Amino acid sequence: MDLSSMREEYVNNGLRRKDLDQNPIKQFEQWFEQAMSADLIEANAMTLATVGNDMMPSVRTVLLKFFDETGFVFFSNYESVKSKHMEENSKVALHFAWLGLERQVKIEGRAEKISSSKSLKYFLSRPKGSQIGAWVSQQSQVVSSRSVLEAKFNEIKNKFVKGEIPFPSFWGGYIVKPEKIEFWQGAKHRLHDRFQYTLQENNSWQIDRLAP
Ligand SMILES: Cc1cc2nc3c(=O)[nH]c(=O)nc-3n(C[C@H](O)[C@H](O)[C@H](O)COP(=O)(O)O)c2cc1C
Repeated sequence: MDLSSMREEYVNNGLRRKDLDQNPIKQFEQWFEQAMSADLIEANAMTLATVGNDMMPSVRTVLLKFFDETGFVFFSNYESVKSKHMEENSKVALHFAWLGLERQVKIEGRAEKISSSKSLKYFLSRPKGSQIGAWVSQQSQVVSSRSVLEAKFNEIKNKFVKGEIPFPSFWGGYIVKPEKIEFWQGAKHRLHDRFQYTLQENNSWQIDRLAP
């Protein structure tokens, strides 16, 4: 299939240095709120890139559940491929493609597990079906059929028909502590605007405009 004629002209007004917040988390918050107001589908969906000892990059979508000055939090199975990678190499990248707004945000940093008490708090806030789902799925392992998963789901559901689903020790959150955050805004003639925030040793952020 030849896709060479597929192209979008970016029509938004671009991004100027004077409009940026000095704090990238505040800048992210502004853009995140705009992504939600624009009704983008799953604005909190982000691509997580990891590289394990085999040096082969791997990407997948995860959902951002919290963010603040300390970092960006998502939840997963601690025995999955991504988790193995992050144990071997804590350096990761996150990527948001908010294409309806002609924007992307790229974050590089280090991932670490959050405390089990914080993970538990979030686990308890999830619908029961999702709590059971965490138990059922040995994420990233080969499974012989869907019916195996469904049988296990029903087994756990029946076991805990009364009372709470226990918190699985192999499930929880990661926080990505950012070291670089780039905001990309599409502009005319492919002269897009890119601003990269880089964390300095004194914890301030240096802001550089990058060529598109
Ligand atoms: C929209 C969307 C949201 C997802 N959210 C999560 C998530 O928050 N946590 C998670 O572990 N997997 C999530 N997944 C599944 C992952 O993309 C991936 O398939 C799974 O985590 C296994 O990845 P791994 O084998 O690289 O560890 C999501 C997938 C999609 C498409």
